[in-house]
Amino acid sequence: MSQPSLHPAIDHGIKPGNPSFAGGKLQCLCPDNKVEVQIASQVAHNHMCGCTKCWKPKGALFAQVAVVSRDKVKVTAHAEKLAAVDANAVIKRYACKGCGVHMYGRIDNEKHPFYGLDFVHTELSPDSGWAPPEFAAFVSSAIEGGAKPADMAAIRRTLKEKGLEPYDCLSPTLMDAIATHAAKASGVLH
Ligand SMILES: N[C@@H](CCC(=O)N[C@@H](CS)C(=O)NCC(=O)O)C(=O)O
Ligand SMILES: [Zn+2]
Ligand SMILES: [Zn+2]
Repeated sequence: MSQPSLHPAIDHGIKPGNPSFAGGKLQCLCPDNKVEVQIASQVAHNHMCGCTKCWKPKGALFAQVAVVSRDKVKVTAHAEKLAAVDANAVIKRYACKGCGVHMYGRIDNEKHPFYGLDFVHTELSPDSGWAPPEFAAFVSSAIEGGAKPADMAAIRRTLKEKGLEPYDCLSPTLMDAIATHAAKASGVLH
C-alpha cells in the first residue's frame, strides 16, 4: 500500500535529540510578523497524536506534541495574533490567526493531572536538538481525521517499525500518572 504521510518528522526516519539541548524558539508559519514563542528548556514526553484537536502540518495524519513546564513558555513576538481555538477545551490551544498554527496549548484547571504543563509542536522551531517522539497516542482517532479504517493495521505497523509504540489513548506511563493523580485526589492513594 502507498502509505499516507504520518508526519514529516517521522516519515523518513526520526532525528535523535541532543541531551544537552536547553530550549529554543517556535515560530508560526506566516511569511512575516511571525508569532514567536521562546521555550527555555528541553521538552518531555514528545509523541505523535492522532486526535483531531492537535495541530498537524498539511497532509500529515498525526500531530507531533510534547510537553514543557508552563513557566518555561513565553510569547516573545506578535502575541496579538494569538487566539484560543476552543476556549472550552481542557487544553486551550492558542493558534495564530494568520496561519492557523497552534503555538502552545495550556490547561487552566489547577486540578487537572497535567496542570502546569504546556503542549508544544517542536517542528515549528528552527533550532535542532529537541527530544524526538517516543510513542504514538490516540492512534484510532486518526480515523476521525480522515484515515481509512482499512489502513489502520499498516499505520500501526509503520509506527512500530519506527519505534513508536501505538496506543489508542496515552502511553501506560502517562495513563498511570493520570490514575495516580485521581487516586490521590479521591483518597485511595496516600
Ligand atoms: N477522538 C477524539 C479525541 C480527542 C482527545 O481526547 N484528544 C486528547 C489528546 S490531545 C486530549 O487530551 N484532548 C484534550 C483537549 O483537546 O482539550 C478526537 O480525535 O477528536
Ligand atoms: Zn502565523
Ligand atoms: Zn491530540
